[in-house]
Amino acid sequence: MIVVKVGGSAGIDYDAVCADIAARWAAGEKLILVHGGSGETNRVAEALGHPPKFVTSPSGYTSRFTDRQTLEIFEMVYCGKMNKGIVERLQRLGVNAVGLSGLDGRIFEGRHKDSVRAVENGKVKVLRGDHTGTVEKVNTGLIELLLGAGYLPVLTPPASSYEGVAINVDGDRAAAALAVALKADALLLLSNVPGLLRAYPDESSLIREIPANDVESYLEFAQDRMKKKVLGAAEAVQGGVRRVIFGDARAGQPVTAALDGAGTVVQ
Ligand SMILES: Nc1ncnc2c1ncn2[C@@H]1O[C@H](COP(=O)(O)OP(=O)(O)OP(=O)(O)O)[C@@H](O)[C@H]1O
Repeated sequence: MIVVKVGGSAGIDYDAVCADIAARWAAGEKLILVHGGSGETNRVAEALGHPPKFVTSPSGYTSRFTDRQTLEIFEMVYCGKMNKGIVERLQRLGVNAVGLSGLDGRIFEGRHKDSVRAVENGKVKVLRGDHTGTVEKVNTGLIELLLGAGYLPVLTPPASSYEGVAINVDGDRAAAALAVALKADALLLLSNVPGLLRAYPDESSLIREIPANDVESYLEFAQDRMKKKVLGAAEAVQGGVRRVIFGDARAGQPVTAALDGAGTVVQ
């Protein structure tokens, strides 16, 4: 079993990702696709007059401040446009894909964090009304049902809180939790960069390998949102996933290339 997470940043070639997945699926490989949608969410939020707000925690992690209106825009884009766009591509390629959010069947479950500590103008502030959280539990029943019946699940945030409230969760870490829960052989985190770069944005500074017992020390090379990917990779390998690969989803055969060792391999 392979868990593929494809991001939502500008430049990702979803046709290439879906064609590669369809070919591997047809050859009998079991896989699950998780996707993001941050770039398109930012554009739609601007267009709807509710621009995105990103906050940075005192420890340096950046996240989207998700008030109720932002959550609704987030769902429109992630569960609507992005999810159905991917499912449609796969269906056209002959794959019986089913698109679901983490809320459906509580696939992704976690604690709702209503407030976030954010650094603004050098001061730490507490912002309330946030609909975010972290996936703490993956309920695999529905996924196993789908896989067993020959469907390819296409999953996306949000997750469900323990109270049944939709929460925005990081897609990379959700995919990592899923890979651990399913005892996946590999987790691919595909985005619009060749992998983890030592000197971002210099693409020639690609880090080719990260030892599984030392992932956290590579956090220093990741800026803002890339930090969550490194954290997700650490969680996956600590949870027993043998291989995590940060790969390039901009062209070619992104899944095959990553499994063949292109990108940054954590093992
Ligand atoms: N050291 C680094 N190496 C590579 N990319 C980096 C690094 N530091 C920061 N980045 C940024 O991280 C981004 C990838 O993370 P991001 O979460 O934005 O992507 P995504 O997974 O495609 O999106 P989504 O949140 O929609 O799933 C890259 O586009 C790049 O701008």
